[in-house]
Amino acid sequence: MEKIIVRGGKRLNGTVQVEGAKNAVLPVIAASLLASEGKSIIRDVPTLSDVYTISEVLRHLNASVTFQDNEITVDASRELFIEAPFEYVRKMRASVLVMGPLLARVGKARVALPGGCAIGSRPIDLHLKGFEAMGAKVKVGNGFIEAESEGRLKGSKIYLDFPSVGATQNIMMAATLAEGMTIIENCAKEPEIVDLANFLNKMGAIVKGAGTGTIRIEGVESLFATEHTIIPDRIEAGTFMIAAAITGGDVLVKGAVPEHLTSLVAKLEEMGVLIIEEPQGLRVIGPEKLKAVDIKTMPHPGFPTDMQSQMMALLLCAEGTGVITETVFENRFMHVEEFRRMNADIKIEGRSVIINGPSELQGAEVSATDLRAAAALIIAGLKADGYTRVTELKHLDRGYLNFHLKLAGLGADIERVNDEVEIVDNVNEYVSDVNV
Ligand SMILES: CC(=O)N[C@H]1[C@@H](OP(=O)(O)OP(=O)(O)OC[C@H]2O[C@@H](n3ccc(=O)[nH]c3=O)[C@H](O)[C@@H]2O)O[C@H](CO)[C@@H](O)[C@@H]1O
Ligand SMILES: C=C(OP(=O)(O)O)C(=O)O
Repeated sequence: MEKIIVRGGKRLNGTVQVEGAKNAVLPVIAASLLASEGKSIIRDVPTLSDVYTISEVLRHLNASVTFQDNEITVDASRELFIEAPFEYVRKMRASVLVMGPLLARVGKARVALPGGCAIGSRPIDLHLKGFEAMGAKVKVGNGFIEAESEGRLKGSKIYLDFPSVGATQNIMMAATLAEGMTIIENCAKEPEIVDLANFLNKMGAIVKGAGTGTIRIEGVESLFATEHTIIPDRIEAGTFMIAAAITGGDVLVKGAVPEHLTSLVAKLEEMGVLIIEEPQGLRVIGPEKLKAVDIKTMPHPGFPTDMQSQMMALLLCAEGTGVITETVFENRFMHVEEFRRMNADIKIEGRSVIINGPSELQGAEVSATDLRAAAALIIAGLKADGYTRVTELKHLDRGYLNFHLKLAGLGADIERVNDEVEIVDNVNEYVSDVNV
């Protein structure tokens, strides 16, 4: 079994470069299906397992996809197939993002129902309501969602009950080729929405208002391939900022965009972390003592749910009581039990977690319950006494490229091994550690 082993106690120091954003590149790759001519070239693509999965989905839909040196080329000019099977959707929920482009271009899409996951039930009713408002007939049965439109979709006014990122993206993509104007109200405002809108506009779409609560899309007859560079990953940047802070380190996070990180920067500053804007990114200097704060996750520009578990790791090491309230996903606290294994003083009360810090964190065997929990456990391990072993790295690999190598580059005592290698290579260390 693969695991990351980290020994706590090292201060991080140096420079780390963030990759292109996973949550921006997935919808952009899906959107490249909308181009009926040419080859789209997408740059700064992180080589993550999710990117391979979405590329496989596109190939399955008859697009040709090549991936080399952080650059993806998509040729979707052939006739497209319409089905995204369960094997892909199961691996990665963002596979449902091909639905909007398929419906717009082919008038039909068949996508396996995603089902629940470790962070919540995650329905896609808002995506489907949007498609229906544009005239599509939607049927759910036998584990699939089928959507079909007679002729072109019709522009419509759509109000989202919640500013869902995925629903905003899917509806936005569907609307680019619809007849007339679509207005999405109470839409998501995340930077990844703006990146997708920029890509669509370069393809010949007319999308206005991305980044605000109302997006207007004027449908056009067809779209063409284009070139695009993905925005830096604000969640990866934020993760390294917290890693620097927890160790009392001094790290320049290259590629961190301050405007994408305002809520995190505000909370870190409240905790006593020094953050300096530099031309290349954000420099983060951790204090001797961190102060506890309260956090409530919210849609952008609120505090991102994707930073919640990493922030929890930091609060474990802060003085005082901090409360984290999760309002975006109903079940994103699976990592709490794992933190307890590391001696955290932490309890769940409804949708909140109460953290009495600072905990004397101890190294332990822990299991990553989702992508961000994986990073959070490793971050806690940077501060814990002794060795922390984190398993279920498939979650980490969905969203972080070379995470342990980047941390090692900053001075962390960390390695990635599989069981056999660990026993053969580190037999003395391993045995002595087990006996502690
Ligand atoms: C690939 C990607 O970009 N993933 C991000 C995206 O996920 P994703 O797009 O799935 O997240 P959403 O914004 O859609 O979901 C937010 C909330 O809305 C609910 N909901 C959503 C759609 C719907 O039709 N009905 C409904 O009830 C969800 O169950 C959840 O409770 O935004 C989330 C919220 O910032 C992030 O945590 C994910 O990292
Ligand atoms: C929850 C996340 O991703 P996804 O929506 O792909 O599961 C995430 O990036 O933290």
